[in-house]
Amino acid sequence: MSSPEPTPDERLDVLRQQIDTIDDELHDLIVRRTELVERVGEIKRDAWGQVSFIRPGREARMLRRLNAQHRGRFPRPVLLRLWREMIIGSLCLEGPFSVAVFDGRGDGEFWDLSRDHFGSFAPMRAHRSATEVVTEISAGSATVGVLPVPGSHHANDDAHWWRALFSERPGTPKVIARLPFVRMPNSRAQDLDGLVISALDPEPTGDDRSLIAVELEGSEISRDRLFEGFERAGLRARWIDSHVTGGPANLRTHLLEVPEFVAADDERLGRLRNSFPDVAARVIAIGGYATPLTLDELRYPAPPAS
Ligand SMILES: O=C(O)C(=O)C[C@]1(C(=O)O)C=C[C@@H](O)C=C1
Repeated sequence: MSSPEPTPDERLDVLRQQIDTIDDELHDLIVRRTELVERVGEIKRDAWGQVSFIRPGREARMLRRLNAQHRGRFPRPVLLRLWREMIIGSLCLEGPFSVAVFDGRGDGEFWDLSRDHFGSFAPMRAHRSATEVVTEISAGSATVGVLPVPGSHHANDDAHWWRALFSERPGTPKVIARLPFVRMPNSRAQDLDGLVISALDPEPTGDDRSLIAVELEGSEISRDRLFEGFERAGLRARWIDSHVTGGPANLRTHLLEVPEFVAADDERLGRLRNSFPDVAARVIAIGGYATPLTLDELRYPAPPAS
């Protein structure tokens, strides 16, 4: 006599037992991963007496790798959000970590953007001005600062905050990441973009953008001549923002972005400086970021039709 068909409750029990086993394995792996991260933190502290443990380049490479190997129906934004929580939870064990967030309009949009990236555990503080955020990072009272992308309609009167990064003084904050790296489907503002600054040098990840600021003094030069100067130096640039101080020296600072990694000592920066012989030019790479994942890379299967 054949055994009766299992009831829906019995079938659910079998599946839930398997889910419990997987959850236990996942939990065990998280505990083991944490032990390894603690050793990573010890090495960094012993070798460099590190005050900042975050490695944005490593994080970007990890997320790209994990996203590329994903399969099945689990939504990619959720998968990557889990990884972000895991990474930042781990980072907070290595040493102090905190986030200063620009919230000029008091609407919490940058807070959301920051929390999607830096997770629900890291201490975060909102600031009404971009200058305050830059000051927090320069003073070492926060590890990373989140600010509007210059030139975007979200930036307010201190939209040119990036000029505070135009300095070769050691410890000057640099741009180290762009948010969102993974655009979350339910973020309040779908068109919001931010830059992350920190007292750290950005690292190449294999797919990067760099921000280069050029300060010019003396006779006016057109935007086309600016682009030509970049081309002559071997750099393909996109204009982001400009600031005119004016005065007797007619000081202008321009911010441009190039689609590759450019280190602070890249010899093309010297060539760029010499590309404007009739004006005094200063050129500084103010940082860069790993190119965020595109919406195509984040596509996931639609839920079943009801
Ligand atoms: O690889 C490191 O350097 C780590 O500190 C580990 C880890 C991680 O959890 O994987 C945590 C924080 C870093 O920003 C990058 C990665």
